[in-house]
Amino acid sequence: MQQRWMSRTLHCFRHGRLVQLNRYNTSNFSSPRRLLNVHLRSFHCSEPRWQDDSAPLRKELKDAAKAARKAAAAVPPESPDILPDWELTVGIEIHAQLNAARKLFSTADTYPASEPNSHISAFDIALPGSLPVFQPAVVLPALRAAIALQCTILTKSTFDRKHYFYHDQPAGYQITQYYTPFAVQGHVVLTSEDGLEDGREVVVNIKQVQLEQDTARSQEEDSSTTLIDFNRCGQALIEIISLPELHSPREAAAYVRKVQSMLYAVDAVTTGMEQGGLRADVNVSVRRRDVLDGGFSYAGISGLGQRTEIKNLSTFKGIEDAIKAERDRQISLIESGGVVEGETRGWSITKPHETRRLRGKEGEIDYRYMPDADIPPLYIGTDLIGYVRRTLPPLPTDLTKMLVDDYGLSPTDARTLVLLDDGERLIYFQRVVAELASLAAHSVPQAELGKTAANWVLHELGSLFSSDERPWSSKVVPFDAMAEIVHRLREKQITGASAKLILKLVFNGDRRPVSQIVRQEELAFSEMSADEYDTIAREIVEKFPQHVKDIVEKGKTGKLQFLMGQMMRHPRRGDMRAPDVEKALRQVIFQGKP
Ligand SMILES: Nc1ncnc2c1ncn2[C@@H]1O[C@H](COP(=O)(O)OP(=O)(O)OP(=O)(O)O)[C@@H](O)[C@H]1O
Ligand SMILES: [Mg+2]
Ligand SMILES: [Mg+2]
Repeated sequence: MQQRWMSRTLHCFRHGRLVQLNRYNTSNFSSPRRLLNVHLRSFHCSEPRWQDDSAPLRKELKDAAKAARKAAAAVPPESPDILPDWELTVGIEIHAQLNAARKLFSTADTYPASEPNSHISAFDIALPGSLPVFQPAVVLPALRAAIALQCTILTKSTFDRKHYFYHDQPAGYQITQYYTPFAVQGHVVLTSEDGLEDGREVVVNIKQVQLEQDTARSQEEDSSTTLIDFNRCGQALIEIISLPELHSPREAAAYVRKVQSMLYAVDAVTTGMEQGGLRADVNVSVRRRDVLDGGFSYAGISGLGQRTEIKNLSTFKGIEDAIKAERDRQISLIESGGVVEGETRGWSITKPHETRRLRGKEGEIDYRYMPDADIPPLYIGTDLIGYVRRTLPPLPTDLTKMLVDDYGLSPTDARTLVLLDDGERLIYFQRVVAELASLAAHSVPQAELGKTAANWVLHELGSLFSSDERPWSSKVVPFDAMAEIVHRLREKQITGASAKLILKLVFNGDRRPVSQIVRQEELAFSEMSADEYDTIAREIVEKFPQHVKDIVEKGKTGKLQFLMGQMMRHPRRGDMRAPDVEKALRQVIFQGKP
């Protein structure tokens, strides 16, 4: 038989040294364990190069996003969400990394490690003789997820081997639940909370939720080399399989976003799409609206068109764009007399308007599913199910309602607060409100404090983080400092402008207590008289005669903003209110005339 050599060499890191797995002959793959016969050879490499790569990679991602935005801007108008003549159908498989300290079948640590290949046990890399040891710690987050998704929990589930040969899967098979998953028949309801028009509801049924192993992380080094980090290999995932019931790209993305926020809320996961903890495969088919049967069916839903699957999407926008691109590709193919082929396709942020073929039906692998003889069934007691159900943390929908009803927030602000920063912003907000209540001399309705605090936490502080492109951290402006700023503003001890100034100082690392900042920067508010405003306004007007001329003679009223800015730099800025500054300047400039 002619020998076929894999074109790539495999490398992995050990203790800061680059270790190369020799080229191997793919004909050896008939026995998965033969993969382990490869010879390990080490190279000198003073620094783990994976770590070195992190900075350029970030830059590359930024550049890629920039290029994608540019490309997107150059394309003709967006394809609409719903098409009049064609029905789109989407079914989604979501893979989420569970919040568990150990892997699914080994005691290896799952804590994110900066050093590749530092968190692996013999079983994770399929060393001969190693056996799976089920880690019960994965059950709790998995149950919380499935119960939040309204699933029926099966008290007995089993594990199967799904065979395929790829360098991210050292055993040659993935352990997953195929024949009997631990949870079935759930659902998620999308509403206006998820961006649907008011009154519209979409129910997305979930066929099953199954436990399975994650694969290793690989990174292309060059055309012949792939780097592999096995830290992720064997970590516990759940796969959430939806029925093919979504018909809009926007709603498909909203569904994944909602599932992610639910998983976060019940502590089933620690990272979402942003950090690679959640990935989605989207299955797409189309059918002419006047054709009732597209010839395909899935889990009792018939009449569907031929599906293609786009693997590994990791942003919500990516999901929406990839579905649209694939739908439009299938439609033009059918309209030009072609036939959609069952394929696995890929999508990239750099080309958001097209999907590309990875492999066709003929290239589809026969997974040769079989029960894993080394793993006994998983039995989950009804007492445990009941306990998890009773102690489940509130879901985003419940939190939004609480923020609207108890804290006086608008539904939009409430939703934003719930979704931001894995719930950290919400906890911070609640601390600010509690501190504000304790600072108040008399009892103030929580809704009143909540509204003001939300404005400062979401908008004022939020915009400082976003203009600095810094990720959220509750430590940058300690919650008690934030509460004191808002409290002094509410008590009219400082002006809005001073409050913003203090916030900015603290945000930029000023660690003086707020009271000290107020004192030392002379920001304590003592109401200025009209005469005092007038005197300072005259000083400013005299200093900038050209600006005044432009305003009076050329009607350039924009220059008034400049003069206001100048006036508010005066040492008595802490005593000025912006509307009074404008009034005083206008009076001096126009001498009482409008
Ligand atoms: N005709 C179709 N159009 C759109 N989606 C479909 C269609 N048929 C099936 N699907 C969706 O495809 C997904 C199939 O997932 P499932 O895990 O059962 O199989 P798979 O994709 O073959 O397996 P794997 O996990 O190996 O990718 C489901 O989310 C289902 O709703
Ligand atoms: Mg699947
Ligand atoms: Mg699939």
